Amino acid sequence: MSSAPSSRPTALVTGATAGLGAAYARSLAGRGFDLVVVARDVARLETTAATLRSEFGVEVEVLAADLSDRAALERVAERVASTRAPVDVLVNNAGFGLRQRFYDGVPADHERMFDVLCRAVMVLSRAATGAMVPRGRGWVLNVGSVAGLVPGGGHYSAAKAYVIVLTETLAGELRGTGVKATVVEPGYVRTEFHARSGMTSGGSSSLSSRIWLDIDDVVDASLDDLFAGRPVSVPTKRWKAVSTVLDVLPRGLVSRVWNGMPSGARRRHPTSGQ
Ligand SMILES: NC(=O)C1=CN([C@@H]2O[C@H](COP(=O)(O)OP(=O)(O)OC[C@H]3O[C@@H](n4cnc5c(N)ncnc54)[C@H](OP(=O)(O)O)[C@@H]3O)[C@@H](O)[C@H]2O)C=CC1
Ligand SMILES: N[C@@H](C=O)C(=O)O
Repeated sequence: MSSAPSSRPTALVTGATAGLGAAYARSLAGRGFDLVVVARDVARLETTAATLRSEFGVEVEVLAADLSDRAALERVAERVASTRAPVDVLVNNAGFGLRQRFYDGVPADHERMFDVLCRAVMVLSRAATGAMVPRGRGWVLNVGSVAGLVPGGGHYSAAKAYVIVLTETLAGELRGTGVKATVVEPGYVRTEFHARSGMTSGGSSSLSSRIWLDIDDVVDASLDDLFAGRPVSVPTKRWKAVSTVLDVLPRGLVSRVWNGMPSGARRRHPTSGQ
């Protein structure tokens, strides 16, 4: 005998096994969502799912996929667009950094970055909103970065700028449909991101403690902004101030200051990408 379908709404989170994605999955489970968790490492996905089921009593589906692989991405898009088991909330979170320059970096690495940070976000946002608009309800949260406001943070900054503009455009198109899209622009969060990218994530000086964000603050603020229908979310007053300054300063000036920094200083700054 098959069990009765859950009456809970469903959220799909990409990159749900570590860092921000794991925190989004936990927070959404705590808010009463069933989950679909997506990442590449199957064992880690199964552990994540088991923990969420036992701690929150929600249903968790595991969907292993490398989002840089077009066939795997298509499987995730089909799940996102399902009418049989609708996805109410999509969190496009999976991502990584590259400590390489663009012009002489490894071309395949940069193509993978484009595929995961841009193409997957575009394909899944389209699949989700195409299914949500006819239902008149749904939420898409895309994870950008303050790095997307900086002309000079390598290919990573360019990719996050794409995510920011795509989501703001989408939020405008969705006005009046009942479906909402939000881009979150976090500053620095201690996750596996910097180690995986071969970057330092800084020490624990008083400066770094002011710069680094608490992961749950980022997740809670951005989910609150998503459900309140705000198109852009910049968690914490401190980083809102940084983002406002970056928005109002002439772009050429930000670029000159950033690119004029000694390369050693830029290397210590995680967005430098080189
Ligand atoms: N940490 C920070 O300071 C900031 C991070 N961000 C953004 O937040 C998002 C999450 O990063 P963060 O939590 O820090 O990073 P983590 O490295 O901690 O987690 C990355 C997650 O993405 C998954 N992932 C990576 N590549 C792929 C892929 N090709 N296909 C499917 N899943 C993949 C990983 O799982 P697996 O390896 O199993 O696939 C993992 O679950 C990213 O988009 C990042 O750019 C934005 C601003 C600041
Ligand atoms: N802001 C972070 C990622 O987006 C970083 O650059 O470390």
